[in-house]
Amino acid sequence: MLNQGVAEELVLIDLNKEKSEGDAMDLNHGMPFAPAPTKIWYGGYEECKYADIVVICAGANQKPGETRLDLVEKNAKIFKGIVSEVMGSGFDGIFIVATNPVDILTYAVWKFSGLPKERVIGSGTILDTARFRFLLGDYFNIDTRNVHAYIIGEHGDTELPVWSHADIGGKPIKTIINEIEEYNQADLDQIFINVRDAAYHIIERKGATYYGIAMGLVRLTKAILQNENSILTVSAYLDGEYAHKDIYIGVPAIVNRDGIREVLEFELSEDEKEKFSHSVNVLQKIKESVFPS
Ligand SMILES: NC(=O)C1=CN([C@@H]2O[C@H](COP(=O)(O)OP(=O)(O)OC[C@H]3O[C@@H](n4cnc5c(N)ncnc54)[C@H](O)[C@@H]3O)[C@@H](O)[C@H]2O)C=CC1
Ligand SMILES: CC(=O)C(=O)O
Repeated sequence: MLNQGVAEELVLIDLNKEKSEGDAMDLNHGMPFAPAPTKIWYGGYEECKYADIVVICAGANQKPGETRLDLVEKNAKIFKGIVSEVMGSGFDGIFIVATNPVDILTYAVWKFSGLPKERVIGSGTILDTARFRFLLGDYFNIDTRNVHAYIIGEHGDTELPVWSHADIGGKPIKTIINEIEEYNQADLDQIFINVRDAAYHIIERKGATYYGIAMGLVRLTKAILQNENSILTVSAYLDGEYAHKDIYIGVPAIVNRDGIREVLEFELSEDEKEKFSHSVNVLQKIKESVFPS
């Protein structure tokens, strides 16, 4: 946030006050090198009252071998406390949720806060889509920013690539692999597996992932604060879109100053529809265990 000069003010809140105090000091010492001044301090939940956005990334993370869904019980409990404190401050802005399992916890924030669904957004598959675009750019030797491809579904093991809407320079990736001999579907399948399992690979090596998601969250924050109407794959509430209801899950959505303006409905292939439904069903089961209907 500081490096990109996105916000005028940034307050850090953590159960571990010393850590947030230390982080605030450390970040402030980088201010002379930032593109714009940002007022940064650590504080309590009362600071949320006038905030435009509250980003929740507190809670337990995966240990090597743990799935995101394994964290649900612990983090849902933590979230009840956090959201009640934030709402108690008089906060009336937009929530962004990053803590895992992000789709379930975004639903939890929506339920606990009572805010309209448009104003509760999960990071969803924003990071998975970024990983996908990076790896495809690397494979085809094209600037990743010119790769248009999406990962949708759970931010986790049941996510899926939308090959039917993946293109580079206006050409479908499916056409490119048919036209150029050195490219093939087996390599693309492996790219998707590397995307899906990226967090496991990074956690095995360094214990946690943080740079990629931080840049994804900044991207989302900018889209909101600057009223961009950008299309990002975020965890959004489905109310009939993709033939599913009452679930937060990663889908492309238009994001602006009001939060989620609209969920975009890709015309999925039959195989993609099936995989997406499977992902929804897995999340529905977990959601039911936390919020029985
Ligand atoms: N959505 C995504 O793409 C990603 C999500 N994550 C998720 O973000 C979460 C945090 O991960 P890390 O930053 O690696 O963990 P971390 O352990 O470095 O940071 C978590 C922080 O939460 C604080 N905390 C714990 N309980 C709290 C409470 N009740 N109130 C306030 N603060 C509290 C801790 O003191 C700690 O500073 C995890 O659930 C992780 O899986 C991480 C990377 C990517
Ligand atoms: C930890 C996590 O969710 C990720 O890096 O994708």
